[in-house]
Amino acid sequence: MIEIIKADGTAEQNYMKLLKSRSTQVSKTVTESVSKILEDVREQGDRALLAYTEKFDGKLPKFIEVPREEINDALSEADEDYVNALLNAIENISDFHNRQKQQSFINPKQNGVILGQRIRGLKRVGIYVPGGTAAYPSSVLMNAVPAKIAGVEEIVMVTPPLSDGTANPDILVAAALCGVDRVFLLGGAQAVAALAYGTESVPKVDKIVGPGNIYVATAKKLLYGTVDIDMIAGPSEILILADETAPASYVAADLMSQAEHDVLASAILVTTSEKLAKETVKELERQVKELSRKEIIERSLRDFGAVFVCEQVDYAVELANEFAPEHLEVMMQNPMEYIGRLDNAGSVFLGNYAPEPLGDYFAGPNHVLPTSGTARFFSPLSVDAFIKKSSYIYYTEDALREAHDDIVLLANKEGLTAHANSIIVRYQD
Ligand SMILES: NC(=O)c1ccc[n+]([C@@H]2O[C@H](COP(=O)([O-])OP(=O)(O)OC[C@H]3O[C@@H](n4cnc5c(N)ncnc54)[C@H](O)[C@@H]3O)[C@@H](O)[C@H]2O)c1
Ligand SMILES: N[C@H](CO)Cc1c[nH]c[nH+]1
Ligand SMILES: [Zn+2]
Repeated sequence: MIEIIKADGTAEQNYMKLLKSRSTQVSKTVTESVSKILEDVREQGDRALLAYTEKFDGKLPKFIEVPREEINDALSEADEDYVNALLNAIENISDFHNRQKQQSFINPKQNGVILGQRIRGLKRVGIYVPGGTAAYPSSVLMNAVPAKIAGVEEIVMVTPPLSDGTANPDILVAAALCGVDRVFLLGGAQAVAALAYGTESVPKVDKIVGPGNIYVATAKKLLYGTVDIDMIAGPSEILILADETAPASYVAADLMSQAEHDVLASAILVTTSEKLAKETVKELERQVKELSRKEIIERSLRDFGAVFVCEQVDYAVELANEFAPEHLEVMMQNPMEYIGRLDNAGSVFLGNYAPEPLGDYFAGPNHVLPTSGTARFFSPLSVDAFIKKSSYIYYTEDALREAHDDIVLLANKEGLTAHANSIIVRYQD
């Protein structure tokens, strides 16, 4: 089901190529079909939305936009324990994200100059909530809570309908609790296109955020520029860095927690212990039998799973940084020692009691995270994704006179005499 590979420099490079091909190979055909979907939605609006929804999601929904009464009904009929669990998660997510808030500032100088920066929430944001092979109410929370904290004026959510054309009530409950303004039963590339271009029913947004499968991630990538996006948050990934102190049953369980998301998900163990490597493989085989998404897990582990045995800890750390995984678990004897050395990961989970699903649902940090090695430069979804900044400048006549010569000189250096003139003209008699 998963191969044990001795890290020798070449094996892991080949494996990284395989992982990259996960997006590029798939992308060639996916990019073509996604491009066609985007074009059709741009040209035909709702007509294309309905046709693609029927093609990919099964039955046509009764409505594209979920009426407000249906959202309210879902909340009033919801199971109390479920609502309480969501509220507890919302509290943790809010507490974490509130700390990310940045303040506008004003900087008055002694010579009368006033400089400042104003921060405000984006006007209208589209959030994608996955719902293909599983529905993700937790992704409603992870998208909508930071958007609310940032002060976004209108949150428009898209999520695929269930196969009978109805809305998933668990998703609606999460949307109601988070104050999502509008919910559309649309999924995949067509939903992303609708948000980017706008259609008769779906309003055009300023930015699209949220995770999704390869079709969603490719659509966001292709539409960047027409609309802003947060990052590429595609099929899930986990890399576990572990030594001989890690319990194999925990390691196996955590690898499978991400493999179950998608046949394109990747799960990797990097360890200094050959014993742990062998025990983990046995545990995977034992535990998978009990799991409902066994087929997806087995395919994902077979195609994109690996166990690397490294002789040196330093090399294991280097490998983790090179992989730049979405999630990185550190199950080493002294996990805290590694924080400063792990530079490329969406989210780092430290110790034997910080399993990845703790972050998916509850702890507080965001679970919308960069994938496919993009953790080298992208960050987790945060309040920052939902704000806009403008700076402002006020100068007095005397202050500008003082700066006159420098500005004129700099403008002339660039050969931009009209720029220089705009300063000069103010001080001519
Ligand atoms: N990186 C992150 O932060 C993060 C977070 C949560 C989930 N995820 C990922 O989100 C994904 C969820 O995937 P999902 O499929 O369950 O739900 P999804 O909502 O992302 O995708 C379902 C949609 O895909 C479209 N689709 C399916 N087959 C298609 C085809 N052949 N051509 C064109 N479009 C097609 C359909 O329109 C469907 O509505 C998983 O890959 C999971 O790993 C990532
Ligand atoms: N692990 C996913 C991000 O890759 C997030 C998620 C939501 N629900 C369960 N898991
Ligand atoms: Zn998960």
